[in-house]
Amino acid sequence: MKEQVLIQAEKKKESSGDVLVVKHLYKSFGSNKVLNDFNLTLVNGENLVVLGKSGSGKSVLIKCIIGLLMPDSGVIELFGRNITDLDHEELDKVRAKVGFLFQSNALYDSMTVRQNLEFPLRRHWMHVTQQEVDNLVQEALEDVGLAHTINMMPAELSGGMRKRIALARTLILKPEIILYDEPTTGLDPVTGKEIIELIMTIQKKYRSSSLIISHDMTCVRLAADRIVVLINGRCYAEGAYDELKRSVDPGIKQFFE
Ligand SMILES: Nc1ncnc2c1ncn2[C@@H]1O[C@H](COP(=O)(O)OP(=O)(O)OP(=O)(O)O)[C@@H](O)[C@H]1O
Repeated sequence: MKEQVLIQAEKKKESSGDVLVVKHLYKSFGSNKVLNDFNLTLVNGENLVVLGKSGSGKSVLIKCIIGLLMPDSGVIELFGRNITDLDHEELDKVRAKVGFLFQSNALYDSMTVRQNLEFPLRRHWMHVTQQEVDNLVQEALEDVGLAHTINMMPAELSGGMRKRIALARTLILKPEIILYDEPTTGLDPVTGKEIIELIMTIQKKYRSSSLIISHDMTCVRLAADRIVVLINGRCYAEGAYDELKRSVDPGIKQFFE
């Protein structure tokens, strides 16, 4: 009974509260203090952008969240659970609810689009049938408007198409949080805008939460419900696009000029 109440409380937390909380995060490389008491909260259903100049530590932050880098200290809570307290199995379960879109897309060049999309399904959902795999691949490709590319190789696709396929591969596991590493980098402005619009459409369909790291101000303006400005390893300021745009603080103004 007590367990059931706890499970219900956990579910309520997941559906209404903070899905990701980063507290007092520190990460240095030698004398280079990249994250220096960084804090952030991602609320369920929101699109949060971390805005920072090149080299400010945005990728380091995202790598700490997905476990590719170990922070020196601090807390990272996903769905109310401190990830450093979890054993392997529990961590895998929590991580399965978090999707990551790599800046480089990280598609397998020797695999077709279908095989690229099947890969995470086979790895994480071992009991899924071939029919279910086919349906999920089809749905994910339709979500990104590229169902006709199913048998193509990544090299046959444009940069924007590869980004869409990478997004489809992220979506296929129905993540509750999606982390985007510079989703418009390397794309022309029109294609970049299309990718942002697609991200917004998908977020509405799946009611997921997004953490987007970027320094592309068009991306920030279109995507952000809220912005966290990362300067000197800390959350220097936070607010909506229009609020921050009005700021007279030189540290913030530099992004909007
Ligand atoms: N594995 C590493 N070893 C040593 N230093 C690192 C490592 N990863 C990142 N850094 C350093 O951390 C700092 C922040 O790098 P990071 O890649 O997070 O910047 P960024 O804000 O994502 O930049 P960009 O927008 O150019 O991608 C840089 O000074 C970088 O040299």
